[in-house]
Amino acid sequence: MSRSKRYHRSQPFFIGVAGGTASGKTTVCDSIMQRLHDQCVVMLSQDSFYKGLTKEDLENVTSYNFDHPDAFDEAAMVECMLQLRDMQPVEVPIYDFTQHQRSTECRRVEPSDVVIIEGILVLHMQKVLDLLNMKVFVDTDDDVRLARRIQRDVAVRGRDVGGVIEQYTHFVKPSFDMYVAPSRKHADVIIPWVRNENMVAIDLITEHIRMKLQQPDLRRIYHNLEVIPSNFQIRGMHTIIRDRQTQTNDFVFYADRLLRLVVEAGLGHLPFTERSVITPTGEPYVGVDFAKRLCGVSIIRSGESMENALRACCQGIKIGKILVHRHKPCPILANGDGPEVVAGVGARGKSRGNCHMGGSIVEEELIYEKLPADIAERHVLLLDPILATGNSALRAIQVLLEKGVTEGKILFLSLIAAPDGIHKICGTFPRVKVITSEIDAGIGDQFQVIPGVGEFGDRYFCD
Ligand SMILES: O=P(O)(O)OC[C@H]1O[C@H](OP(=O)(O)OP(=O)(O)O)[C@H](O)[C@@H]1O
Ligand SMILES: O=c1cc[nH]c(=O)[nH]1
Repeated sequence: MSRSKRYHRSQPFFIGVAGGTASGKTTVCDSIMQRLHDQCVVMLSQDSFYKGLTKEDLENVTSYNFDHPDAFDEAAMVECMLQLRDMQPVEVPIYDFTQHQRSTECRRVEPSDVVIIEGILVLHMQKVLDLLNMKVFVDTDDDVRLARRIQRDVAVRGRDVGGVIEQYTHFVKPSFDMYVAPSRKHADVIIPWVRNENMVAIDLITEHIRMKLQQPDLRRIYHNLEVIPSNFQIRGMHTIIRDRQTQTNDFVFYADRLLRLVVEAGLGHLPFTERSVITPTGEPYVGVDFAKRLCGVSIIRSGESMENALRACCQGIKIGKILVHRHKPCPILANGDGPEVVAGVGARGKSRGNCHMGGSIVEEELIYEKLPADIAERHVLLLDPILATGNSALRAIQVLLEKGVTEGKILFLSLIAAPDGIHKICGTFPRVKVITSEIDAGIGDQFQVIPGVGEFGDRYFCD
């Protein structure tokens, strides 16, 4: 087996486009696709995932609610999205609107940099929503939509006007009010779609997508991830701390310099208030005031290496501590017996994952915490230089949440992060801001970051 088990791979940028019937979703998607002609873009329609009607349904087709979430095969849709997320081609069903059945043929969709998914309920279906990187709602006047719907269903889907209006009144409108309109609250962008266009909105959306596509993959996916901008100084310092020949005093010196940069970047995400001062020239300077209610929390032991950097930036800041216990890797016994779990705190080679013990999963355990009594009222800078599997950080964040700290007030600061840990923390806590200085390739068999720095705590604290 290779030394590094899991590397992060590229993933597409998923855009969901929702809105009421005949709101102009397809036109919006086509316009985005045209603008991104130099990128690899594919489109999925929620309509492809209509469930085929049963014989009984077909007998009472006028009573069938095609606008209800149950009319769609959400699981199949999510499965397609997951395959595309894994950069696998998918076979997308083809739905025949005249027969209300899935065709026996499928449409093959190749993996792509951008996947656009349109449909009335894409912002209503939670599992779909969870996979979207950008959510758009097309907002079109109800009368305009009804007029377009009549035109389309008569011309393209072989329906009569009376039937279309009947269906609209009984099903389309109530479902819009019940499911589609409320899903607007999940949108990142609401496009007022007037006279069948809003090119300013389309330009803004495509610019945003282009910007995201230029970013390294994980930042494209997680809005709550920041990697501090690199330069040759930063690369040089990383080169020194990663070199196994580097002695402790140099390791500490350059790690401290990098940690200070990460802490400064983290502080930059705190809220501020406006403050004006008069400079010695007698002229006003309109500036800002730092956030007041802060505290640091270090994850023992390595996180304590970041306390000096935080104190240097924020004089007198309160710093709490959390110690979580991880389990050693489950040894595969030579006689083939089941895994044994050995508990150890701060020991080398311990597992960063949840460990199976007697068939059940053992979570990282909280051993010790000492936190400011009023922590729930503070912004918390959670300190740990290495994010590997993310299990330690996950447990520490859970402790903070249990203490009443809200997710949006937690900033997790690390020096080096592995993709596994980023997925775990950014995915589980979308409002926790994660700041790091470099993202490494993966994690190895012993749950060490690859290429990493080895055991940070040993290199920083032990001569
Ligand atoms: O993301 P994870 O897989 O949980 O791994 C990251 C943890 O590993 C390191 O601690 P370590 O176990 O080396 O202990 P130490 O801080 O006492 O050296 C690091 O400081 C994190 O706390
Ligand atoms: O590579 C790693 C992983 C966890 N903790 C470390 O100190 N280093």
